[in-house]
Parts: sequence; structure tokens; C-alpha cells
Amino acid sequence: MNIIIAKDYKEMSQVASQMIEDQMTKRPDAVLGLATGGTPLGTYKELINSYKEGRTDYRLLSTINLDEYVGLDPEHHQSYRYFMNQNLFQSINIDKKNTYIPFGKAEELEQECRRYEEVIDTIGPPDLQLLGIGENGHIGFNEPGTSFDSETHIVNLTDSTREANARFFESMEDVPTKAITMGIRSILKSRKIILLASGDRKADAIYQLLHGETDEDFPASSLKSHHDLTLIVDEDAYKKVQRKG
Ligand SMILES: O=P(O)(O)OC[C@H]1O[C@](O)(CO)[C@@H](O)[C@@H]1O
Repeated sequence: MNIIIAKDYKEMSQVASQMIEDQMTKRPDAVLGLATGGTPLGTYKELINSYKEGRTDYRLLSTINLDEYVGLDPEHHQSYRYFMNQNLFQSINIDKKNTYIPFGKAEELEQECRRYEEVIDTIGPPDLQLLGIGENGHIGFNEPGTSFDSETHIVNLTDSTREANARFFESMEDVPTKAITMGIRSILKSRKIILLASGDRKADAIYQLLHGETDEDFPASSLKSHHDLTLIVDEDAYKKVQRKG
């Protein structure tokens, strides 16, 4: 595992975006695994800037996102499809048909999960997968207790995850109770994984990732078995590790 400690959120975002640019330089038709949430937003801003400055070209790129809420259609402002369009895709020259996100309004959800796993196996696996981490160690929407053998599946969101995401919705009742997510095994198929963490809120999770057991109760610990994992954390997210050694 490589660990990069960035001064702050901005530097974390710049380092991550540079690694993505390096990947695209090596392989312009790369497949990127992308994440939503607040953490990668700065990285997406850096990627948009590099596109505007002519340093990146996304025409041949494909992207595969980790997850989507069940029941929200792609135009819903809190859907992850909408999030990705607003925060990245509409500002770069990517071909939208090469951007993959689970369809949260699918009538047959189990079938949608199987279709998505096939996408991962045929379009992907990602050359580089970007991940955030939940305060309870979730990755994608894989909550504590998820099997490390899981592939794309439907999850019941925990109250803590719904509460953490309620800030994006008008009220807690509007936060969906289910999501479709790539499983742990699906995520581990990626050739390279970058996990981002910023801020005090993530300090306990980063400490547990580095010093805790590998255990299904802490989904991010599954990443420790991956052969090419880089953590990019800012000083606030890393401070418990530094304090306790
Ligand atoms: O980046 P944030 O907003 O702290 O979220 C952390 C994680 O939680 C999720 O938003 C899901 O709740 C993930 O997509 C993300 O990686």
C-alpha cells in the first residue's frame, strides 16, 4: 500500500487528478472507476481544469461508477447519474455513451445487478478505481457486514449512511433506503485503486484501516489485499494515525 499525505483537501485533489492524468497519458482509452460523495468533487474540478487547459482529452475514455440510489431516475437531482453529469461529464469531452452507472429505476433490480457486473467484466475492469470512504468504513455502498465475495448487489442503507447523506436531500424521509452498488469483489477487480479521505470526520476510519483487523465489519479493510492500492489522505484525516503511531 502506498500512502500519500497531502497538506489539505486541495492538495489531495491535485495529487489524485495528476494520477488520473498520468493513467490517461499511458492509455487514452483507459477505463476509470468513479465515485460520488463530497470527497472526489475537488478531483473532478481539477480534471475539468486540465481539460480546459488542453492537458487532457476524454474522447476515448470510459467510466464505470460504483453505485446509484434505488428509485431515483437519472434526472433526479440527487441521483448519482445527475451528480456525475453536473460535476464532471458535462464539462469535459467524454462520450456519454461510454459512461456507466447502475440504473436505479430498473424494474428488475436483480437483473440490473447482473447486467452491471457484466459491464464491469466487459468494458472494465477499471484501470484505476477512485474511492471515498464512509465514516463506518463503507466503500461504494457496501455497508459493514458485506461479504468480501460480493458482486453488484442491492443494499439496505444504514441509518448512519442515510443521515450522512441527508444533507443533500430536503428531508431525511427523502433519502432512499436502498441502493445498487458494486460489491467488494467487483471493486477489487480494478487494476489500481486510489482511496481518498479528507477532514477530521474520516480520521477514525483511516486509523482503523491502517491499524485494525481485516474484517467484513469494516468494508474498506478488504482493500488491504489489493496489489496496487494508494491512499491519498489529507493531514486532518491522517492525524489520528500520526498521534497514535
Ligand atoms: O465523500 P463523502 O461525501 O464523505 O462520502 C463518503 C462515501 O459515502 C458515499 O457517499 C456513500 O454514502 C460514498 O459514495 C462515498 O465514498
